Amino acid sequence: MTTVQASFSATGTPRRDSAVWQAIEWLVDSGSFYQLDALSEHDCQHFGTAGRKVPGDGLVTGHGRIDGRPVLVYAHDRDFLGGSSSRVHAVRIGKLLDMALQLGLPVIGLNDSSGIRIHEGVDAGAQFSEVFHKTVKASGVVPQISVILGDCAGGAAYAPALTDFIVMAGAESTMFLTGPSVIRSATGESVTKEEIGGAQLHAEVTGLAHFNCDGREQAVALVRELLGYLPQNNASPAPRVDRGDTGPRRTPRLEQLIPANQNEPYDVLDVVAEIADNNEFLEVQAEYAPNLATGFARFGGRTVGVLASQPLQRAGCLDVDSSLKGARFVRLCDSFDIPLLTLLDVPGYLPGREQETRGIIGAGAKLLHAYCEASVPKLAIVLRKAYGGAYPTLANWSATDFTFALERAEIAVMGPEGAVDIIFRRELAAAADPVALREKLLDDYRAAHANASYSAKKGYVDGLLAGADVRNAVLSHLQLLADKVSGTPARRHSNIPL
Ligand SMILES: CC(=O)SCCNC(=O)CCNC(=O)[C@H](O)C(C)(C)COP(=O)(O)OP(=O)(O)OC[C@H]1O[C@@H](n2cnc3c(N)ncnc32)[C@H](O)[C@@H]1OP(=O)(O)O
Repeated sequence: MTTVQASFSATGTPRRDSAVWQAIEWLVDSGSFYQLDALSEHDCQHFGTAGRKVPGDGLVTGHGRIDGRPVLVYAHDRDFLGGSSSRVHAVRIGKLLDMALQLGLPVIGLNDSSGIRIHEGVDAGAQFSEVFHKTVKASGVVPQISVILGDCAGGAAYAPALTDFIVMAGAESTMFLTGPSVIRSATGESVTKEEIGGAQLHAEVTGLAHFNCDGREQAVALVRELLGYLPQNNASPAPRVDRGDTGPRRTPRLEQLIPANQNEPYDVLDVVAEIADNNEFLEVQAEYAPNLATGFARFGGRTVGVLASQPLQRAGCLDVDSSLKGARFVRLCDSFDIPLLTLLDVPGYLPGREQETRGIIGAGAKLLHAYCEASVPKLAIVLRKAYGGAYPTLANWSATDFTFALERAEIAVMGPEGAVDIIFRRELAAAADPVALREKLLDDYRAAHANASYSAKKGYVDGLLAGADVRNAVLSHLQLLADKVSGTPARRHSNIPL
């Protein structure tokens, strides 16, 4: 058996300690890696490259195992021509993607590339268009995970951007389309690579990075953890993981974790941890649009995709960024047959000029469309409140298999304050004591509309739950839905409002 083999420096010297091999060793089970096409080399004659060749041309491809499960891997060697992506790299990555589709295997890219190898010009560029095409063909069939271990530029940033997950290695990694020197020659602008593509930027602002880890080793380790939540392909179930907490368990702590006062913030991640197997939750895009938490938990040993309003951020309102984040996450879970659990504590859409002019209608429609179209089992629980259009967007009642609410939750078409100010505008203006009248009207509105029992009586929610019963309700309804079959009339696909 071939174990991890030596890489070669530009002078052809074997280097077992190179960054690329170190990353592969971190990634796969010890001794499980088989290298493919180890002797491939470029055929470029331009700009002195004819004399600069190394076996493998600065790209390692092969297959290995992660927790015993086979995976396909490619990894750039940053030490040869900046890890730049040559035509033969594209041919070999294309070969891996073909294999992934034939064998139903996840593909993991350890990216550390300064982009299309400029010496080769259009030869490398044209071949990479095939990689993009094949990446899209494999999307939704096998999980594709990109780890960014250094600088990833141009074409080397596009391939990861098409995959399911991007894991960045903190200060050691960047992603941008054109590097600082190209920008300087094109526009005269002077920028640093961190300013245009640092990991923190992509984690927090662009949302491109699903995970921002503390260095290369941690980034690679995260892939092993992430893969544990994912199936090998869209026709296989995600692995069942039993770490001694897969059975029913009461969750009375929820009554303390969720304050009765509608305006008091709390961390919904504590709620997710309380109800999930072994209190574990892997948050995805934690720093981007944190007002909606997304991530993976397990219930009864099975992976579940969780979307949860986060009252600690923007009071848990839905906005443009969180709608897009949620839509993408829903479609990812639906691709890989991962059930969805939505935990709502949402005061509505974030109001204001900034959100309206940024296109909150369209962004919300994307989430609404994605959620309604998803055919996996869908559960929703209103933890404390669900107001306005954000409720049918986050967990559309009609498209959800089961909707529950905690007993003291409020469900209303808009918050009582906004509703009373509109309905009773004239009465309030004319009142001798408008403050007292408003308080009374608020109580009346809450009693009439803003409570979960109204929705339960009308059948809009399937039942009211005590906090202590939330985990058990999730477990038993996911079990009931395990063999859910849902049909859609024949069509090429829906027309998601992109
Ligand atoms: C569609 C496309 O992809 S076009 C390409 C777009 N790519 C870019 O704009 C990025 C261009 N490269 C850069 O900006 C910088 O190389 C960075 C920021 C990625 C890295 O900077 P540094 O760490 O300082 O590395 P440096 O610039 O010295 O590059 C290392 C080596 O890789 C080479 N190299 C860098 N980028 C490329 C490239 N795209 N193609 C071929 N060789 C490259 C450099 O010439 C250098 O070679 P050398 O060892 O012979 O000196």
